Amino acid sequence: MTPPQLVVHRDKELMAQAAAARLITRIVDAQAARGHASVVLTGGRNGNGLLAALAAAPARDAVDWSRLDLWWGDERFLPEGDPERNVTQAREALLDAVPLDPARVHAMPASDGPYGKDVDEAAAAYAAELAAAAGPEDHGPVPSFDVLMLGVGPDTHVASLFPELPAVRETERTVVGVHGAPKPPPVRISLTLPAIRAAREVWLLAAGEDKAEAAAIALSGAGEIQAPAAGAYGRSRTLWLLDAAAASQLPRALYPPASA
Ligand SMILES: O=C(O)[C@H](O)[C@@H](O)[C@H](O)[C@H](O)COP(=O)(O)O
Repeated sequence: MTPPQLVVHRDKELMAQAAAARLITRIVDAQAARGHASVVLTGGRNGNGLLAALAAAPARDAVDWSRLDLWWGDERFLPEGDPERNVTQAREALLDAVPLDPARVHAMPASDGPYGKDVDEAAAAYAAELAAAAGPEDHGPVPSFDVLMLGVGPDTHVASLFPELPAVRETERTVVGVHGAPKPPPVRISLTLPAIRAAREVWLLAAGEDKAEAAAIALSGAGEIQAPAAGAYGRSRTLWLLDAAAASQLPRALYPPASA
């Protein structure tokens, strides 16, 4: 497990801009080193705020968008084009504005897609798509994503892994169907913790006072079944990107108040 590093920004706008700049650099570096890059997107306001900031950043043209694979950490199991789908929101925030290769945009299945209403089958199909994209160098059924981003919920959920529900206990499968999620809609698809941990870098995004308790709990040694965010870490880096409000309840040892 890579111990979490913390970066605290003044407010959520600055956090989104700084994270967007960081993501551009990371993608450009990966493309320079390996010719391509892979990023896992998150749903939620913080993730979409980052994508919107990226869309507005002049440096976005430094990315070779045609050599970028995009995956999702979770999806709300709704019909194609539904405004509440994470992919719909990501398209609006950024994806429609950049020259991506459609074959490299790996959206999770919709509830009116080839698997119909069967979310478990849809999840299995996404697991198969990930496995097909993994190479021998990945040592497992999931590619070693360059960056995997996760919004953090006020109850410490990440992706659609909610405290105590079966999905957060999954140790074998890489993608699961989620039933009865406390955040609407109740039916979702999610990467599991083992899949998340295949990423080189995991970035957790938390802004606002309603995230302060969740950040404090997850960063204070809580177990991952009770606090899923505590189980989200990358192979080489785990980075918490916070605004000052979300950092306001962190233990002093992690984030001394004087540095706020
Ligand atoms: O589909 C979703 O709802 C998510 O992926 C979810 O895990 C989200 O990232 C968090 O709930 C944080 O959301 P906010 O950034 O909006 O607080």
